[in-house]
Amino acid sequence: MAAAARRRKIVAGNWKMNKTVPEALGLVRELRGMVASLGDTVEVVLAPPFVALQPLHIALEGAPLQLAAQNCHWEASGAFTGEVSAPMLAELGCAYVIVGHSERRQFFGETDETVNKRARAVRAAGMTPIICVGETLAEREANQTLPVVERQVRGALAGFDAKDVATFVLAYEPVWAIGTGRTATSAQAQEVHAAIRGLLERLYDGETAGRVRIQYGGSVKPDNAAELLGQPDVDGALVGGASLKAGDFAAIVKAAG
Ligand SMILES: O=C[C@H](O)COP(=O)(O)O
Repeated sequence: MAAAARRRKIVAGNWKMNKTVPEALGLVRELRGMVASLGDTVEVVLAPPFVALQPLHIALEGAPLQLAAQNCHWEASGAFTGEVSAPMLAELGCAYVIVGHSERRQFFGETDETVNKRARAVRAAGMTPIICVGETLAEREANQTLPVVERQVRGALAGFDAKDVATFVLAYEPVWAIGTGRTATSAQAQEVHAAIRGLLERLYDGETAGRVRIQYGGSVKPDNAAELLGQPDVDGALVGGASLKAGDFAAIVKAAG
């Protein structure tokens, strides 16, 4: 059994391709006050589009809010038009980088191998990857949820040692629940989270498995957050649509606290 570690909850807002810089600054102004009273109980992370990272880095000085990027390339520099590297993101104050989001896998050809390369680059630049995994509806209906998620986790973590992995964040996001309003039940989420933790224990050890934080993502809203976040292996949420409204995101953060 994985050691019963006390894992600090982590709630991240993935803004995807939303919010101009002025809009991003406005949202953060609203959020700052709303999450100020939470203290250390929940780690709160914002993942705006690349162009808003620098202005938010400045605006968030002293605030209990961390920054994440939504993706990065695996090379540090070079002829890769349109790409952004991990060291560039570290310099902008990012603590985390989301890698392997299903939208990247679906629309931009992301594979388990490139997810692994990106995660390595993130770690090498001193940041923490938030590694997304999750099955499609067809895979769930074919009873392939656990094998698919296991393949994605193994692929993303290939070559990492326990010391690194213990600090990583995984996000289980069933593709059929993303942006659809159709969330996994808390039992469905807990089943997959427990399976991921079991896999981590087999790949590494109980101590490591007990430390890795596993977020749930997919139509998390203020009215379902407490139930999902109350599951023993659900250590936070990766929130899309509801993170674009300060009140909704703050309510989800509070549900985690
Ligand atoms: O990264 C976030 C997820 O894709 C969830 O998005 P959603 O909350 O809009 O379903």
